[in-house]
Amino acid sequence: MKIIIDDKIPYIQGALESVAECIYLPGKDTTREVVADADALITRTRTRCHRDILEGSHVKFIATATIGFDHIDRDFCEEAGIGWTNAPGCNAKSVEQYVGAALAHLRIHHGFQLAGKTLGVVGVGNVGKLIAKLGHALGMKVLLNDPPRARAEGSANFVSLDTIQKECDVISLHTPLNMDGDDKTYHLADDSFFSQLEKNPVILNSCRGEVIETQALKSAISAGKISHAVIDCWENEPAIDLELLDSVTIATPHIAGYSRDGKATGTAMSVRAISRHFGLGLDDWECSNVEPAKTQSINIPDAVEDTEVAVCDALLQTYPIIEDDARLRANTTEFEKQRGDYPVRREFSYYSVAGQREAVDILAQIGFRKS
Ligand SMILES: NC(=O)c1ccc[n+]([C@@H]2O[C@H](COP(=O)([O-])OP(=O)(O)OC[C@H]3O[C@@H](n4cnc5c(N)ncnc54)[C@H](O)[C@@H]3O)[C@@H](O)[C@H]2O)c1
Ligand SMILES: O=C(O)[C@H](O)[C@H](O)COP(=O)(O)O
Repeated sequence: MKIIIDDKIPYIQGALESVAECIYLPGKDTTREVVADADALITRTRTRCHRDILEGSHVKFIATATIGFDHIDRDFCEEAGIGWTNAPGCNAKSVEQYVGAALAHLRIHHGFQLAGKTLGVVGVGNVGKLIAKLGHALGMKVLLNDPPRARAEGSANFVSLDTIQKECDVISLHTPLNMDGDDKTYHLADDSFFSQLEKNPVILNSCRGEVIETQALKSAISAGKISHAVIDCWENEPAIDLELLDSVTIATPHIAGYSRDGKATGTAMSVRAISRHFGLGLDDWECSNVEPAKTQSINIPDAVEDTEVAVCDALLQTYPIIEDDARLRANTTEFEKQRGDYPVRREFSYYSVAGQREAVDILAQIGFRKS
């Protein structure tokens, strides 16, 4: 059998060679000609798995080593009998670290107090649940908006988008990109959304760029409707809107999920899925070549005056988010290159904390180790 594999998926080389011919290619080069005689694809978001490349091919299964699957035309796959899977939750902790670092940056460099503020989480799945936990740990009041879950589970734990717009000081978006239907999220944040914000909130988008209408966000920023925007996901990546980039507080090149741990999990989930689908005997495959990482120790002095600042300092020690922002602003044409060459980032569980008890307890709630 033949498998086409995106060459930017780390740790996968050697995994499937004993059972298949493996061809490694840049996502954008996965063309109709290339996939014609392939049996399976292992992709990232940069391969549009649509009719134009898949129709008439041998492809029977697609595994994307990502959480998002909006690059896969699911209707066409069903019509053509092509199975597919994503890697649910693989990099959710990485996104939690991203949002934590963004909030910590706003606290330390822009004086944006966190405890007591209201955080709205829109989309409460694998990522959104962790963001809610993070908000609680930081002493925020947390409101959840997730209409599909509210319908399935009852509305008691959820609020309307209207309530989010009225009551939140921070709104973090974690929905899939749904182009249509009852739960459409395409341009969920449009002029009407921004016009109804009452508390000049911080807006974070680390889900999909198209969930926010770019022009509407730019207008909302210039009208002072929002206090800070933190944007990881953009419309029309990699050709992002440079006016928007200039007006946001933190700008990053779609790397919220790019921890080494998240990448390794996505890779392993994809290999196992291909194995299960074709019966290849690799159902328990693990990445064996992830860079070894020693637990890093963070010490918080007992005499620390402001616990919130100490917690935020610790969050930024695990991930100095502004370095990603600076790199993108310095070279906006390298959006994809910066993603491809992304530096090693490890999640909270690689950090142990000791010292001032309250800060240590807060950090332990979000996955730091207590030492
Ligand atoms: N920036 C990154 O690097 C990065 C990394 C990981 C995930 N993501 C993206 O983040 C998003 C969330 O990922 P996840 O793993 O939590 O997905 P998930 O499927 O686990 O959760 C999504 C949640 O959104 C809810 N939802 C659907 N439509 C909604 C609507 N109209 N309004 C409110 N909620 C709605 C769903 O019911 C679900 O609970 C996805 O778009 C994913 O592609 C981005
Ligand atoms: O959906 C996801 O998992 C994330 O958006 C992920 O970071 C996308 O990464 P890519 O496939 O573009 O490398």
